[in-house]
Amino acid sequence: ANNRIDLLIHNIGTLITMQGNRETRKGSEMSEVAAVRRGAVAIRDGIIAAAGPEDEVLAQIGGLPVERKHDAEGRLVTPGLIDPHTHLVHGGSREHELDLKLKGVSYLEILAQGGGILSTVRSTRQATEEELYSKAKQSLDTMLSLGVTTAEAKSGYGLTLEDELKQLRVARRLNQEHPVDLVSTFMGAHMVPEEYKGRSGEFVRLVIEQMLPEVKRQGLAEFCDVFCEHGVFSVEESEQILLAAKEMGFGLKIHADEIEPMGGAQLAGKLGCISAEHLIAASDEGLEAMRQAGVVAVCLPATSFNLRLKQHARARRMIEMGLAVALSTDYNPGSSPTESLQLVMTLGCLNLGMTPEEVLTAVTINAAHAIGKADTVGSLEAGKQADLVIFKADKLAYLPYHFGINHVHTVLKRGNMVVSDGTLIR
Ligand SMILES: O=C(O)CC1=NCN=C1
Ligand SMILES: [Zn+2]
Repeated sequence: ANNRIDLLIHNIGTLITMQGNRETRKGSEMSEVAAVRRGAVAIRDGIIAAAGPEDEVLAQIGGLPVERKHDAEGRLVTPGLIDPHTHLVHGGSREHELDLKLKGVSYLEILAQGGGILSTVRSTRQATEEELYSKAKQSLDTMLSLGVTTAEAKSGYGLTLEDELKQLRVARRLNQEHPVDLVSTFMGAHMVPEEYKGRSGEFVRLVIEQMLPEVKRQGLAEFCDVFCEHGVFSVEESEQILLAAKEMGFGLKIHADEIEPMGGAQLAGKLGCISAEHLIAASDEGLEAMRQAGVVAVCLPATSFNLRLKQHARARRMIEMGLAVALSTDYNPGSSPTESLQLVMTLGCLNLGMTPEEVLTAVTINAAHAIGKADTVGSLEAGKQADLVIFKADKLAYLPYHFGINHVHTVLKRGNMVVSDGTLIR
């Protein structure tokens, strides 16, 4: 009913609303975070009724009765953080690869030896749906305690129809049962499995003719993603798969130019992908093709940090060119075993050269656009979900500056307090 306010968050020292254009924040727009001193947020039925300067919010809600008030004690409040690229559902872990890495064995060499993704495929195939669920739930709890209220989760460790469906069912169940909203991406084209070694054409046909139609029929994923990389799927194979997915109504994503400049970024522009991921080796013409098509550039600085790469994604160049940049953990057991989007914010500043404002834009409104959810989350404004974080800080710059700890004080998800004073409320 419109005749009351359920919750009023007041005495917010700095309220970052991220209000403004409904489109992605491109280029210099990424610095416009619409910060407000002494702010307030009025919430009704899990939806924001008003957000902005406290006196304006109070004027907007007028004499409506306020059920509960929460004093933010002068702290910093931002939209709930959004992690637009994770391989959340998987079995096993790959700490044994740390020794190889320290001996100088590269990511692609480990993969070529049947390790890497393929070892996670073995663990995921062996794991029961229940085991996958409880492992992924733990990670989702960690993400929520770190301020993440919406995330994307890819399949891609099953590589058989049944095991891919198993992963996607786990993500769907988590989306239903866990406070964090999850968006699913089918990524059957993550790697050619051992049983199809040397027969990638046949595996591509399996993905197109068997997996995609069944995932669509069961409504188990909104997006389709492909690992376009040297020794994985070629640009031609990636195009074949993504075109088929597009015809079936999937949104498109592509792991592009992570290690070798394959032209994945150009393909992302050509196909009109909603986002392209990694982009460390992407060329200027690839980035320009993306810019023209409005493809969100998702940079993964924890991955290039963990792979000890000399190059990181050229986020400064992307912003200068006028692209919309998002950031993500790329959480997965091999190339980026971390759930910490706050650490990614620090690496966005220190390794990608982004400012704190650009980084916050990249993990809120631009991340929301990268998963097609910018109409419901990613900023604090009337009509959007009341997903917000109260941080133990009073300035935005403090978050990426002071790294390696969790700055979260309180998290609201759809107006419900799910983290209070740094503790997850079960
Ligand atoms: O290594 C993994 O398990 C995940 C990954 N896919 C593409 N790059 C990294
Ligand atoms: Zn990835």
